[in-house]
Amino acid sequence: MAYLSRACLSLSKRPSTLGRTLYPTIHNLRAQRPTVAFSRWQTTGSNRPPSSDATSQTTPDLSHLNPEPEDYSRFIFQDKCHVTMYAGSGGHGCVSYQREKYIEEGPPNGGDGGSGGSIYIQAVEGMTSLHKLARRGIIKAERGRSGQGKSKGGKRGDDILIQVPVGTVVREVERYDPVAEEIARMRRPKEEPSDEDAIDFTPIRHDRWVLHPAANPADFLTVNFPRLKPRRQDIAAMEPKAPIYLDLSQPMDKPLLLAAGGAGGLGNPHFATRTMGRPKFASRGEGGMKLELDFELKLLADVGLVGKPNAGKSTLLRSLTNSRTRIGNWEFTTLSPHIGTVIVDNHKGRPLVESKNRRTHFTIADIPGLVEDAHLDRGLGLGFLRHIDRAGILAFVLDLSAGDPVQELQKLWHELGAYERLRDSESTEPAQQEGTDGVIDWDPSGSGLPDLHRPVDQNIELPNLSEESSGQPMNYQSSGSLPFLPMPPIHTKPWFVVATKADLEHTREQYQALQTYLSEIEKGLVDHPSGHVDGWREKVTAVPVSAMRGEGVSRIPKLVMQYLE
Ligand SMILES: Nc1nc2c(ncn2[C@@H]2O[C@H](COP(=O)(O)OP(=O)(O)OP(=O)(O)O)[C@@H](O)[C@H]2O)c(=O)[nH]1
Ligand SMILES: [Mg+2]
Repeated sequence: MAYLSRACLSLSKRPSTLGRTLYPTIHNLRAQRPTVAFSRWQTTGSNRPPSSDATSQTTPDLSHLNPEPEDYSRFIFQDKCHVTMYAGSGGHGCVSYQREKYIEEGPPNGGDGGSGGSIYIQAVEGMTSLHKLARRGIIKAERGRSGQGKSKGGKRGDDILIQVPVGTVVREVERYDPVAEEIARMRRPKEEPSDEDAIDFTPIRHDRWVLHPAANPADFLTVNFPRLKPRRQDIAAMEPKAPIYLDLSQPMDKPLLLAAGGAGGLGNPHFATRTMGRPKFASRGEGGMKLELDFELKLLADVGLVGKPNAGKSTLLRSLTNSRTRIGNWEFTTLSPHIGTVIVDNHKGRPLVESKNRRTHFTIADIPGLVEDAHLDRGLGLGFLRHIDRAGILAFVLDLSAGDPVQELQKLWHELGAYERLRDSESTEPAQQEGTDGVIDWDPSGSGLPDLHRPVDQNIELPNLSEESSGQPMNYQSSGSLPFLPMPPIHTKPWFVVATKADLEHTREQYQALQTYLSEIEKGLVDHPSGHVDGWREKVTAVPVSAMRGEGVSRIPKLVMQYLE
């Protein structure tokens, strides 16, 4: 039988001296073991915490740590999606005249159209996947209703609020903005006079104007339409600068506007002049903007488990949390990331793990295993390497029974290093294209919406009508975008090693070699495994565990809490 199991079995009576010297932590932990186990039982409710009395202690049910491969809960997870969004178009203005007894030809009283619904986004806590958004595919905000007679304005279209998990990155792929198009069309220098101009042909803009329902289509030819600049809603000034690139890494207490709905058309009273008291036309509502966006979720866990396939990551997550991830003795059992929460407070005011920052829980992400050349997208590699980006602390899970753990650790660091270089080269791309202020990093501590910009290239002039009606011009020249916040380098993150499967035979030597290597890293005698000089090497340690038996795992929450402080 393996050394660890002997030590553990004999522990309740008298741990062997050899055991203490080789795996001291296991023995210490044995005494404290109920800590984590207790936290788990607290949350399940079905199991009872083991009694502290050693004699009356019943063996806890550990079947969940070595379950049948089919015993797992399916976790619907999607970390990427592409969505097309349409802001609502504005409703049309109305052509109508006052008609009352003794007033045959009253003044115009057509109401304005309602503005189209806008699209907002908000990052919220509690969501873990983008699958609901992905299922929608196309999102359309409601269009505004048209105005009516007796100066009745049309109802505005309903807005759409898209809620995404914290840690979502939003990138614009394409946009079609009818207002910008129209402005560009108006600005375009007049082409060479053609035959049409020679016969003084005025292009009829059916898409800009509506006539009285009783009017003849031929009236389009006779009516002298004024020159009308395209209009936007005032809130459009709060749209983020194009192209949109948002990094929603913190929960937002207020939604952020993505695309404002089109402005409603103007009723015929707006076009009344001294010479034309009863205009026969009103303007149509502006079209809503079309946005194609890519969403990507970067998991925000406090701890990320990094290890080869079959190393025992999922078993470790199960032993620390209530996770029901799939466990199987084959590679790539886990195909999508899972997040588990470790409760370090029993909700009775007595923390199970003392922490200065009064945290009651932290989260652990079980990320699919990394294979060699994962950074070249081998295995499930690249897709999930990016989740490691966001984890504050890295826990390298090494299988002590599978060869040299030192070499294994170096290989994992090599993959992370290669990914980091790839990531850094990619992350500079949007900055090169758009300048470093292309990214908006949400700061919930701010007073409200961040400084947002209108697209520079459009340099849109305000329509006179809108300026007159609202009385205040839109702020196009905002004071500056929020700065681009680069991700912290992976090699500077706190890290530790979980040496798992310590219950198996011939693992003691492996653990010793690993611990020696780590202490050398800590003392600066050897290079940091990432190869960086400034790699994190403050408190590098290896925790020997047998996740399958729940042995030794209680040290991990304490360690993590220290790093989190
Ligand atoms: N003896 C022993 N076996 C373990 C231990 N932890 C995990 N195993 C076994 O190792 C195998 C793989 O465990 P998983 O937890 O599925 O490994 P994984 O790292 O999540 O694997 P992937 O999902 O493929 O990346 C399973 O058969 C587990 O029962 C342990 O502490 N001791
Ligand atoms: Mg797994």
